[in-house]
Amino acid sequence: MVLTVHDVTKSFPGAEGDVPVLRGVSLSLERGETLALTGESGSGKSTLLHLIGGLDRVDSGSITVAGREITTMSDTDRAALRRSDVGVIFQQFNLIPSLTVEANIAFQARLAGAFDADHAARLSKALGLTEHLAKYPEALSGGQQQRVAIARTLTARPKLVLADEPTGNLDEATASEVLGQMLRLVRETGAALLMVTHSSSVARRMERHVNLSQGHVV
Ligand SMILES: Nc1ncnc2c1ncn2[C@@H]1O[C@H](COP(=O)(O)OP(=O)(O)OP(=O)(O)O)[C@@H](O)[C@H]1O
Repeated sequence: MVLTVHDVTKSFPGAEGDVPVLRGVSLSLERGETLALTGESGSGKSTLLHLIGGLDRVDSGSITVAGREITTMSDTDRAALRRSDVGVIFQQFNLIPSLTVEANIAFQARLAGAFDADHAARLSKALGLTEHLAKYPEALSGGQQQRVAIARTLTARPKLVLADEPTGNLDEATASEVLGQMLRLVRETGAALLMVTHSSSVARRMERHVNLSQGHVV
């Protein structure tokens, strides 16, 4: 299993005491699997993604990423695991404006000490970015920038990809094309993908689908 979430709870402080957001969430993902996570606004999707990404801590329960329990790890160890095994793709592309497309694509893999120029070139080609490598992000369209973000994440060969509405900023046709490329490449690289989405048409293109409701996965 690439990801195991077991009985995770998380509350946030509110005006009248703690407000439970996750009340015992469990799910798991195998290598190469794609899972859509849906749920109403405020149901806790981003909270769950942050916990899995090690950006916040659970109140109780356990989360194992690539065979390692992250809930009891030190911040330094979690940061190292995040660099080496976890990739994130958000609605905002978060590219570095002062770096070329090529340097943006290499960035994460270099941080993880796992840069492979051939792999980066293959992914750039598959995403139609070869002719844009020397440009800066501002010269690219939204769809092209999101392809750069996808290439940057996958170049680092993550075992687990966490995505939060990655095509939410794109028009429908571009979103559909970028999603198709992303799903194909995720499968090819053998990564597992957990994607938060509000769109049922996006969710249908993933192998599995879970819904977060009242703090539980259904
Ligand atoms: N750091 C925080 N402090 C206090 N409350 C928080 C914090 N983060 C999230 N919450 C609360 O937890 C609940 C779940 O938020 P979360 O962002 O996970 O929902 P979501 O399902 O991702 O929503 P959306 O689809 O609108 O992005 C909300 O009620 C939110 O106000």
